[in-house]
Amino acid sequence: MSHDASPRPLLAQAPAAPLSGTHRVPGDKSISHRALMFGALAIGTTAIEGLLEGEDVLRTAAAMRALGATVDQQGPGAWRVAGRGIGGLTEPADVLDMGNSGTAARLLCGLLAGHPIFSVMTGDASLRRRPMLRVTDPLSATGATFWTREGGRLPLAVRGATDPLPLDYRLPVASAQVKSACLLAGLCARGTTRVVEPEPTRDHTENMLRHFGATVRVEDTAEGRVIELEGQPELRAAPILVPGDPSSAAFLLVAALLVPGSRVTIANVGLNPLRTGLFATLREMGAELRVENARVEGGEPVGDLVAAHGPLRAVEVPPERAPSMIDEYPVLAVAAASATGTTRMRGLAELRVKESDRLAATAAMLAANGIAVSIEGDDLLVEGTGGGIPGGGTVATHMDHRLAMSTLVMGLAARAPVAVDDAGFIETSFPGFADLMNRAAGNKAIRPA
Ligand SMILES: O=C(O)C1=C[C@@H](OP(=O)(O)O)[C@@H](O)[C@H](O)C1
Ligand SMILES: C=C(OP(=O)(O)O)C(=O)O
Repeated sequence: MSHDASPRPLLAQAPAAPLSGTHRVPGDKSISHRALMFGALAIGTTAIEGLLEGEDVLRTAAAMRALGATVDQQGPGAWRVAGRGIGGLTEPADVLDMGNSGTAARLLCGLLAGHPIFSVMTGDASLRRRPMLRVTDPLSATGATFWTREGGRLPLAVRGATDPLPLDYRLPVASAQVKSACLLAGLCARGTTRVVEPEPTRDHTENMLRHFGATVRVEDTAEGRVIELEGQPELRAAPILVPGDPSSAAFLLVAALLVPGSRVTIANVGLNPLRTGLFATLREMGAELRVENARVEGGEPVGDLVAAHGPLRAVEVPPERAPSMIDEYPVLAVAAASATGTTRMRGLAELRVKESDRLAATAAMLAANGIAVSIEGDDLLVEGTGGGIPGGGTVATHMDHRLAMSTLVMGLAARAPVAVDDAGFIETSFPGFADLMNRAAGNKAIRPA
């Protein structure tokens, strides 16, 4: 849904039958954005299979077109990008609207910093609230000039550097978006770009850079993970196979764990170890969850997830695990609500700057449905019932797709139906979410409110 569409309330209730069957979730959002961007920078035509056709990724496709790349859909999930080469993007004739997508906006800042062109970028009301100084500050050291609205918010304007300098930057927060923005700018700079991250974050950018022929070195040191990129490589078009998004699989997975009698298989899920913190946490909670057919496809580990209903117990989730499950806390909180004992999720400051303040919104989602919850500093504490979730609440989703989907998963496991005020933003990352859940449940457990 774009930000001016009317709200779409939905309601979820306990399904008449357990969840079952084998299902596939849409392509990985992080990899899809990057595939389009790298395709646009490469020489030749990049063929992408399994691209996520969610609104966030379609914003990136539109931006790459506006910057001069040729981007075509050949069939469902099958896309072709004819690139312009490093430094070859051309000035866009109009404002670049990145919709609801932080990843699209921040990675694009990196690309634009490295090209001597003028651009203006905006987004929807959610994205216009999110902090951009975390990318514009370090990227300014390339020689690019950024102008932002008060507080470093969108809309922003940027004049990219004519002869960009390589960055040497230590990330103040663990953020794959900031890391990737620096590396994308570094592609256009002469010399070595160096980024140090305090905790390792998803490494799809590094993997894809190598896949397209760039030289990237990664080393774990006492100061953190050091990533070095040799600037101005010739990126050569390379085929991309996008795996199913583990962050989307999380919703069906948690629903299967919570709805009695359920057993589902989610085929072809990306299992990059920097994305699988939720799966490790659920196993610690006692979940029956295993991987079948583990394999490597398109340079990323992939497998089929098999999950079955069973009792869960509370755990403490350490802060250093946050980067590997940063988008999964709302749905983990739903699992924690039905576990035995109090789950403490530590170090969640970054959740405050997502599509919504996800820390506050997750607490409100649970509280509206009869679960005792509290926030202590940057920690979220959820008092599990050890049995069912009362439900019966209506949850404000604040333009946040993950809040909407987590709420609907809770409704499937609750005693009374649970509603969301607006499910439209689910289209940003998981088109067909309600249909897929209803197929797994064999009935209309999720329907318009
Ligand atoms: O690089 C990426 O593709 C992403 C990085 C994460 O954001 P941060 O870099 O802000 O942690 C994550 O929340 C987002 O959904 C996707
Ligand atoms: C935080 C998310 O995405 P983005 O930052 O790209 O808006 C998300 O998908 O949960």
